[in-house]
Amino acid sequence: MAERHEVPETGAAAPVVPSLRWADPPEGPAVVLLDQTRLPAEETELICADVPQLVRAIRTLAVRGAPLLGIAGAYGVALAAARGDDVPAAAEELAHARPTAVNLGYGVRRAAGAHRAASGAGPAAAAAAALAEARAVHAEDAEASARMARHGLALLGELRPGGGHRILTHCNTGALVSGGEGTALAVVLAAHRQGALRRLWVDETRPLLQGARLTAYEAGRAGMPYTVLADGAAGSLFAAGEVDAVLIGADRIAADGSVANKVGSYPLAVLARHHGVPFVVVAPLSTVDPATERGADIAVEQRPAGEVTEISGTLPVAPAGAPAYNPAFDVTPAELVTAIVTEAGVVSPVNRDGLAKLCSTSRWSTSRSGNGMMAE
Ligand SMILES: CSC[C@@H](O)[C@@H](O)C(=O)COP(=O)(O)O
Repeated sequence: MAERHEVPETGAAAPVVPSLRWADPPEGPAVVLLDQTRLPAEETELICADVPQLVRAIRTLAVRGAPLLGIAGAYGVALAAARGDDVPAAAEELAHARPTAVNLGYGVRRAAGAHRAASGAGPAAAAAAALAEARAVHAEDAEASARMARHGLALLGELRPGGGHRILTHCNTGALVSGGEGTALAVVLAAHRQGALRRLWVDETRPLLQGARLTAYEAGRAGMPYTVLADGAAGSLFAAGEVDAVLIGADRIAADGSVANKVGSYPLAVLARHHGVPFVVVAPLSTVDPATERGADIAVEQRPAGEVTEISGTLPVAPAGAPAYNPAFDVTPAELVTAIVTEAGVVSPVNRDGLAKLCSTSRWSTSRSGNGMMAE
């Protein structure tokens, strides 16, 4: 079941259809997603009425991006509870739908924990508790997003006091992946609103084109001056002195400050270091995973070859049957990251204590555990 909306030209940053919403009966219970595989051509709602449908949506990237995966995971648990399904089994299935973004397990664990804690009061009360927790995860992400935008804007001001920022970004980190305005793109949007953004360089982000399809869509709707480039063109852009800062999001930040993000982020960090350009990661504390000690320990999702050998699953760009290497993410070592912007402040990733301290002082720190998957 899907409802289709033409994409209007409104100049607003966020899509008309929210990236995710909860539907009560009679429409639901359901988790209703903006199907990101159909953007930018159309805003289509994808109605997930059970957990297997939601897991499929997560695996096919109809819903994607670390913070939104956490929110989706939490509502998925609420959905299982509202349907009277086996909640621990559903939670396991959701938490393992994709391996790299730690937020997914974080959101699942929060809602499952609330459900478990209220189970003595009966199934209806436990289901209500899971839904309330999912709503809290959603609202906290919106708040974190606003805080990251403020901290990130202040950092940009320090890096280049006169404004006029030319920022390169990779993948998609805006309202499409968040309860609020996103992570890195929320900072860019704040700079744009202040008149301080000279240009947003948008890496197309092969193979699934989250930059060209989604970031360009959000940037255009917000009226930002933006330009899409092929990922391989970034080097000549740095060489021409056209980049003042790189801003990206993250899927998991290990205790040693290494950052897993969309494949292609690490080469940008190397380029940025070579050209003396700040490389800044913007991510909520729910993306920091103190239980993963080193970057090398981060599980990097490997995706089907067809995503590389075909465009949009239809247009072949390699000989039939060509083998392909298709990791969804890469890991940037801490020493290449200038700063990590979180909702609690800005920290240098090589400062392990600083990162750990930010996590422990977070109001979320007590509900964190393990590698973000099911804990208890
Ligand atoms: C705020 S989103 C940060 C990351 O989740 C984002 O950059 C990214 O890599 C998303 O990957 P995706 O495979 O599209 O889910």
